[in-house]
Amino acid sequence: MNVLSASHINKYFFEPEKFQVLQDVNFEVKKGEFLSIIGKSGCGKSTLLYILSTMDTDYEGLLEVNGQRLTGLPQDTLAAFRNEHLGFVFQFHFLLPEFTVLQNVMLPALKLGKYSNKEIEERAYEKLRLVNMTEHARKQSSKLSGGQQQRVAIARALINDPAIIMGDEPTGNLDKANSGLVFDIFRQISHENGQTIITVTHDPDFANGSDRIIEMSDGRIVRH
Ligand SMILES: Nc1ncnc2c1ncn2[C@@H]1O[C@H](COP(=O)(O)OP(=O)(O)OP(=O)(O)O)[C@@H](O)[C@H]1O
Repeated sequence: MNVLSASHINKYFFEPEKFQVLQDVNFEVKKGEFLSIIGKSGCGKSTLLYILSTMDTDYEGLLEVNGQRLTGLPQDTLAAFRNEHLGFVFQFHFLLPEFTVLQNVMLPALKLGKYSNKEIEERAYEKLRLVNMTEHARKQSSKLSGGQQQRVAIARALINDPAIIMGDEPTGNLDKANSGLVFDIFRQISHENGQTIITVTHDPDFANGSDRIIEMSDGRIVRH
């Protein structure tokens, strides 16, 4: 079953001059697949991920996620869709430094408004267990190491049980050992929970360990 389908995606930038950054990009991603998108700097990976994540709506083509056509939907509908169905892990964790680990992880679920506070706390602990961070739950997030903060960011991305977790260089700021931990968590999420992972990465170990690689060059897919 396809969880994401991108058809004939074209994208242009107009500054400083008109430039086609994505050229007829087509691919599908199956439920539970762990996919890495690779390619030289500037080939359009982040631009593509930004479109797949529904944050950029200024493109040609068609994007479907979870069987729903997302192209053309209004921004507030897309924002609600993202919070419920997509999880994000970036190179920099973007945790709220003054908040505790637990509060950071709970936030997207509080925003969703689907569960009671008690249920949300239980879910947050369940996700923190998955990333082996329960013992740090009551600590202020700024007091953690970079690798620990990234694991908390993954727990936060998982709190609403998203169908797809999107990563933009999730190991880009980590050493080898912490990169390995993040990779293992992603693999577990996809292989055991059936959640789909789509990551842009420059990390060869991470890409080679994933189920499938899409390679881009000059705005096109050249291998998939
Ligand atoms: N807002 C923008 N306006 C104009 N050009 C842009 C804009 N954002 C990105 N670009 C250009 O589009 C191209 C693709 O950028 P993108 O960030 O998608 O590449 P990338 O493959 O993710 O690179 P990296 O691996 O370095 O992150 C680059 O030539 C970049 O300079």
